[in-house]
Amino acid sequence: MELNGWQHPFPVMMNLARRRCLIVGGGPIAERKLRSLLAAEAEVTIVSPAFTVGILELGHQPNLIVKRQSYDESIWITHGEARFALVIAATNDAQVNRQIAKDANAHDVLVNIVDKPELSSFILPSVVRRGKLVITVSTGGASPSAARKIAKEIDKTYGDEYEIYLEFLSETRLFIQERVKDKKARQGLFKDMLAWDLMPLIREGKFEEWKEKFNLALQGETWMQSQEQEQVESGRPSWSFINEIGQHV
Ligand SMILES: C[C@@]1(CC(=O)O)C2=NC(=C\c3[nH]c(c(CCC(=O)O)c3CC(=O)O)Cc3[nH]c(c(CC(=O)O)c3CCC(=O)O)/C=C3\N/C(=C\2)[C@@H](CCC(=O)O)[C@]3(C)CC(=O)O)/[C@H]1CCC(=O)O
Ligand SMILES: NC(=O)c1ccc[n+]([C@@H]2O[C@H](COP(=O)([O-])OP(=O)(O)OC[C@H]3O[C@@H](n4cnc5c(N)ncnc54)[C@H](O)[C@@H]3O)[C@@H](O)[C@H]2O)c1
Repeated sequence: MELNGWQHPFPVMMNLARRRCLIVGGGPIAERKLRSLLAAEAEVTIVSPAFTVGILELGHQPNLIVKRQSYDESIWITHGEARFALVIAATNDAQVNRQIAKDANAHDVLVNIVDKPELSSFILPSVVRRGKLVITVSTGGASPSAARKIAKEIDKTYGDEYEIYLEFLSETRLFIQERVKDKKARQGLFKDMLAWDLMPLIREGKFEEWKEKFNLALQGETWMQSQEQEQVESGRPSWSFINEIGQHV
């Protein structure tokens, strides 16, 4: 049996910084969703007659509004000016959750109903983070615990070195984007970079030393001059030497 509307979900990464989001419910599930929204720097309003200790402890955060009340439609009016970017219904009352789904649809706002994926416009995946690297696993609601189990397997495979690696790739990519004007040459370099065998260096603690040398070579004046020379002579830029530096790890 297929879950209604979840045959082909659209995967997306969202920037929710400073976006107003609503969570209804104050139990452990609401707390889990609240923590991930706060980590994403969202502005959160949470509404419930009762809260976990964890939620109350987060209450002092400037980007969190805690409202001790049962859900009612007035919440949409209070925040009528600043529209909710998204809503999460995490109460233990299926009827209330269903009503929230209805109201969110009426206000044209994306909604996650924690006990009814078929009424949800989005669901949350299991997540493995290594700095800029974010790996998400979803089963489209078929088996949340399988999503979690698979994410745990990935968690074991991708160690902390990926955070350092991604940081390096990101910095070097920006450097190349600024200096290498030729699009094809740039794209070739981005591909070449992935073949550099950097992971053992990171694991063995030798990466910082190598990176220093790499950056010096990359920024060196002689290097820039020789490039200009090469460009003048061949009529088109050749940047293969960056790859050579990278390969000689
Ligand atoms: C991934 C994760 C993210 C997160 O919540 O942030 C997440 N559930 C997690 C764990 C988990 N959830 C449940 C168990 C108990 C075992 C079990 O029942 O299997 C465990 C396992 C555990 O806790 O170990 C019970 C459960 N979950 C849902 C229902 C209702 C239903 O299916 O009808 C019920 C039955 C409730 C009941 O009967 O009482 C529904 C949803 N749960 C989803 C996400 C969405 C689909 C994700 C997908 O499949 O892609 C969806 C549709 C909506 C949503 O919540 O967005 C998070 C792992 C976090 C992590 O990685 O640490
Ligand atoms: N999506 C998931 O990952 C997942 C996992 C486990 C359970 N669930 C489902 O999520 C629901 C919530 O789980 P929980 O463990 O946090 O439940 P819980 O019973 O601990 O908490 C429910 C919360 O909802 C609040 N609430 C009840 N009626 C309300 C109303 N009218 N307005 C506002 N708040 C109201 C309660 O005060 C309480 O804080 C459960 O029904 C369960 O079926 C979902």
